[in-house]
Amino acid sequence: MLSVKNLTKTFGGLLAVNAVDLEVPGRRIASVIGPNGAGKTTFFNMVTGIYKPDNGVVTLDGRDLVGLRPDQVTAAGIARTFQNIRLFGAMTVEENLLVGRHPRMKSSFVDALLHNRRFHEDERQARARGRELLQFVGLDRYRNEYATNLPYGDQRRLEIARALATDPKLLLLDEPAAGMNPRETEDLKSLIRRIRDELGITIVLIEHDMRLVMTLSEQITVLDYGTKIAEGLPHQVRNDPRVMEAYLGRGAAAGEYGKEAL
Ligand SMILES: Nc1ncnc2c1ncn2[C@@H]1O[C@H](COP(=O)(O)OP(=O)(O)OP(=O)(O)O)[C@@H](O)[C@H]1O
Repeated sequence: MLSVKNLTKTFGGLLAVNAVDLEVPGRRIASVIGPNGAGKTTFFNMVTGIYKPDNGVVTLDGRDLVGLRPDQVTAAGIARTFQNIRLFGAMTVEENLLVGRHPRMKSSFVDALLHNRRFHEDERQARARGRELLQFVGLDRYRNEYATNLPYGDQRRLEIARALATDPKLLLLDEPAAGMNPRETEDLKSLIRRIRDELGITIVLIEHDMRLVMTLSEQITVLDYGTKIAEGLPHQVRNDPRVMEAYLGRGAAAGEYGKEAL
């Protein structure tokens, strides 16, 4: 489904992502991991049209995505969440979902101004889909609450629901468990599985929580200094000497990513 070849990005003299290949078949849960600064977010930013790659090819179901704007990438079927929560805090939970739905709405600006039948039908459908998604992620009871008033873990779920409102084929999650307590992380894990199992959406996540990565992923790609150093099933990656060195060879990282965690 997602095919990335030779993807490369430099910032000044720094090779942030260096000729990375990645193939993710449909309905798979894949992870991209690596120490801080390894190039993971830059990689996502190129796949989603935020950065233009210096080199390389990105296709989704055979369609070339390089050069498309982020909104065009969304329309092509890729949704994402960000490392830092990017909700509209002063909007309600439902309104945040409607914003997510916007790329799939058919009515034009003029339809909206005129409040004509097409606009009302579009809005009705968007609200109905939003309700379904809020139920799916377990936030329906907060529908009319301001997003900013939700507990942290629920704000993260709302971001995921908003991404799902764009009807993606592929969902990219950038550190979805960051800042979550163990209970919230467990809930997140089952939500991600349900998104794949029940909605049929392919998932690629960037994550530092190794327990989550190792128990959830069916494919793991490891980046270090912008280069892919390993790829495979969790047990293969965990036992790869290059991966251990990338994590454990750096004093400060050893505590956070100790061998037990890997
Ligand atoms: N816009 C930018 N301009 C210059 N350098 C950048 C830019 N974005 C990222 N970098 C650099 O590119 C490298 C890769 O950064 P990136 O954020 O992709 O890493 P990461 O693996 O996502 O790290 P983390 O796990 O800390 O989020 C880093 O050295 C970073 O400083």
